[in-house]
Amino acid sequence: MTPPSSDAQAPLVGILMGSDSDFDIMKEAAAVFDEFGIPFEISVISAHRTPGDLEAYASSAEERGLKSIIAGAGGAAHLPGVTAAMTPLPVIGVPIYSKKLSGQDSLYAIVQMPAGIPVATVGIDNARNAALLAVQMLAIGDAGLMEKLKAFRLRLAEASRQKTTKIREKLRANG
Ligand SMILES: Nc1c(C(=O)O)ncn1[C@@H]1O[C@H](COP(=O)(O)O)[C@@H](O)[C@H]1O
Repeated sequence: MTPPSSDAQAPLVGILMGSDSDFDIMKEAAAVFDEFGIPFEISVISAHRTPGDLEAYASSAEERGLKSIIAGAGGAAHLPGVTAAMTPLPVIGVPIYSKKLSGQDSLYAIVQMPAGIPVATVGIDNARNAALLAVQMLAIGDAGLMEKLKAFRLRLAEASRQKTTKIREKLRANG
């Protein structure tokens, strides 16, 4: 059985994905944690292909100091739900786009959890939002991180306002 793969000392968040084919999407979550200076670990573990590894990972996550887990999977996306079943930590699921059913299979598999074992579910392929939600959870108990989040929101708002300026300029340029 493969032990959990840590790439940071004392990681606070775990990023899981069902296969390396999910990496192009899930690396967006890693980018957010880098942006906010949050230590994380990232692993490929599958509820279907490596169920024993998932049990070892999820059942030890809390005592290893993780505060939440982000799990991305496509198709019969059981990874987030099974992870949530084996840890009391909050689990955020990322439905990965699948060609056959356009990611709707992934979304429905993740979002429709039975009462008692929730998985917070973001939009299809929206690993960035999953990570931002994890940052918001961490910020509840970390004043410095909360300030970073507020500054991030201010930058986001400013970028949005700039869009008004841009479309008005475009209109003027088009006569
Ligand atoms: N949904 C799951 C699980 C799981 O839920 O345990 N394990 C792998 N997968 C998904 O299978 C898709 C295709 O995987 P491959 O590219 O390896 O064939 C991926 O999107 C992965 O998340």
